[in-house]
Amino acid sequence: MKVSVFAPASIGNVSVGFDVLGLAVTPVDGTLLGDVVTVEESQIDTLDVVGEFADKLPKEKEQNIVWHCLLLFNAALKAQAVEVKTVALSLDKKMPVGSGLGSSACSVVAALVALNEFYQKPLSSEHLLKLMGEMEANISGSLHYDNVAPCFLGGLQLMVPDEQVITRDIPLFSDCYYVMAYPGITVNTKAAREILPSQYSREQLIAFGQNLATFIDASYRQDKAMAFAMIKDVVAEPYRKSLLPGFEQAKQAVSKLGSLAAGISGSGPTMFSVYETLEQAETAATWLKQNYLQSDQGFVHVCKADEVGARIID
Ligand SMILES: Nc1ncnc2c1ncn2[C@@H]1O[C@H](COP(=O)(O)OP(=O)(O)OP(=O)(O)O)[C@@H](O)[C@H]1O
Ligand SMILES: N[C@@H](CCO)C(=O)O
Repeated sequence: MKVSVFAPASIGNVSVGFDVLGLAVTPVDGTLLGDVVTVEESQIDTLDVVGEFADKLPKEKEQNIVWHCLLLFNAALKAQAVEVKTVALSLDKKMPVGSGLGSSACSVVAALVALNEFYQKPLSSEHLLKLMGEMEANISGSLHYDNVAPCFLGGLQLMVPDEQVITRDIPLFSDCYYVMAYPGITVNTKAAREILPSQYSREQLIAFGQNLATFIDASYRQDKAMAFAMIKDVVAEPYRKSLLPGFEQAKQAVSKLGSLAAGISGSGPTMFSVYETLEQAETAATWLKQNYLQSDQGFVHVCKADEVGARIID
């Protein structure tokens, strides 16, 4: 038995829902923007890391979060009295680390889903999602599901404060194009959280609640203009944009090129922007390639919402 699982990139926060909203995305040209984990039976437990961004990860397998996923998954199997096998794991690291694209979430989700498939699904989806949250909390220092939930389940996910539910699928705008521009520099999620204020004013609190509630209402009514007018980040962007060279200029430029909204994807440095037509998205992508990239590791992808989430691939 050999199983390979792909887990897609995601936009954490979607600007309007800090830590509580996330959207999975997939390039329109068929590029696999995400990580792939393969599991097969073996004499001993091993982890092989390949792919474009493999050299950006710690060399020792014990430092790799896919290895931590194996240990966590095995403990969950033992708790259910399921016999644990030894496995060869392979991670195809296609996602840049510290990119704001949910790179660690991609590895966590691909690993846990692949292991669960390998064992023919001993753990429920709810149990898997909790393990994914636990992994993300260890990595970033606080429990937030806004990357792992959309990466696992696909679509636009709203985290709810109920441990039995965790996340709700929100209607998305499936005809929109999302341009993801990764400038090729790294922003560590933990560090990007530490620069945020520990307290916000009443004015900021009201703006946050009103924007998010209006966005969710407009999403249910499929009112695109109202929904994207609410993509305003009062929690993180004002403080994090100083970490992102050229972000403000790029936001203004894509607005002139017809973007419905733009913001920081997750904790950055990737910028996302939203368009009604493919032509507008491609024009903005060209501008961003020429002006927003900071190194030759950077890239720009025109995407749509990924409505599937983690999936088995050949
Ligand atoms: N398979 C892995 N994928 C990603 N990061 C890993 C992996 N294994 C170990 N790490 C380490 O975990 C940390 C992840 O850091 P960070 O949370 O900033 O990245 P990220 O989740 O990729 O960010 P983002 O969500 O913004 O894309 C890094 O120190 C990285 O070296
Ligand atoms: N909600 C998290 C996402 C990290 O990708 C943050 O913005 O810190």
